[in-house]
Amino acid sequence: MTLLSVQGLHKSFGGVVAARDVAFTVERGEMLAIIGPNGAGKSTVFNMVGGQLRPDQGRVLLDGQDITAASPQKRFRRGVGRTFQVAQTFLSMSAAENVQMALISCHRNSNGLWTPARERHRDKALELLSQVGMAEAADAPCSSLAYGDVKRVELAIALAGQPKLLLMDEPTAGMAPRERAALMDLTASIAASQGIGVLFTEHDMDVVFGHAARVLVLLRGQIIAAGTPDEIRQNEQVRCAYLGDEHALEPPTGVSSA
Ligand SMILES: Nc1ncnc2c1ncn2[C@@H]1O[C@H](COP(=O)(O)OP(=O)(O)OP(=O)(O)O)[C@@H](O)[C@H]1O
Repeated sequence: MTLLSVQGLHKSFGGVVAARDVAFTVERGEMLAIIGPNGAGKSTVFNMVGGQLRPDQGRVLLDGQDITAASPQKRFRRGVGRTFQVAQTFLSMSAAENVQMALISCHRNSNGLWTPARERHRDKALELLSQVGMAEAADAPCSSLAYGDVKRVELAIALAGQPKLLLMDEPTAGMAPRERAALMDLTASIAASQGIGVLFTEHDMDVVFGHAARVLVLLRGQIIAAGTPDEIRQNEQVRCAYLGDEHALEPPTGVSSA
């Protein structure tokens, strides 16, 4: 069964139509990017999938279940995880404590309440940090970590909720180019091995074309193209949408467009 099915989403703000009849699917293990020029409607669509915005029309189905009216918290419990443009970690706490906090909040009704918070879910937190290549920095405060490493910790935090679908809002914003590729390679490999669908918005075309299996292009609230990175790069309508930024659709360094 399809993991995420978005059907006929529509959203207006006053006279501005931010999303018009938007429909797409995300499969398990798939990385789907939403791109489009500024104001195209990416955040609007993203937030309707995450539950931060209620659509005027249309439906969002996760594993065939209608979650259109569910709050972000309910969606989280059903398996919708999220990372943010600016990493959301507690800087004074260690990487492990940040992940432990996420695990504690995911297991609110489980036993172990008599275990000191510092020890609760520690093994699982270390396992998650190891998945994102951060085991050695487990006890370092997040404030001492490089930004790219903080983003890895944030990924471990998101994985603590055992998401079926991971929403990533500009995952590589603020990162150096090499760190960007590493984070997205890691995300793609975790998504593939754990069958997690990933929906992400991104301005960096190297990240999009280098890491998305499929790309959706929005323009003035409508999907004008959907396809593989190569199909999108060669699409005339998409190239026109990006006129004025003529290098935006060029292949990333080291990735062939053939
Ligand atoms: N809360 C809001 N109130 C009024 N208009 C809004 C609101 N949110 C979005 N819009 C409008 O809806 C349209 C789509 O905005 P949206 O933020 O979804 O685009 P975007 O593709 O994410 O843009 P960007 O790349 O600049 O972040 C824009 O015209 C925007 O001004």
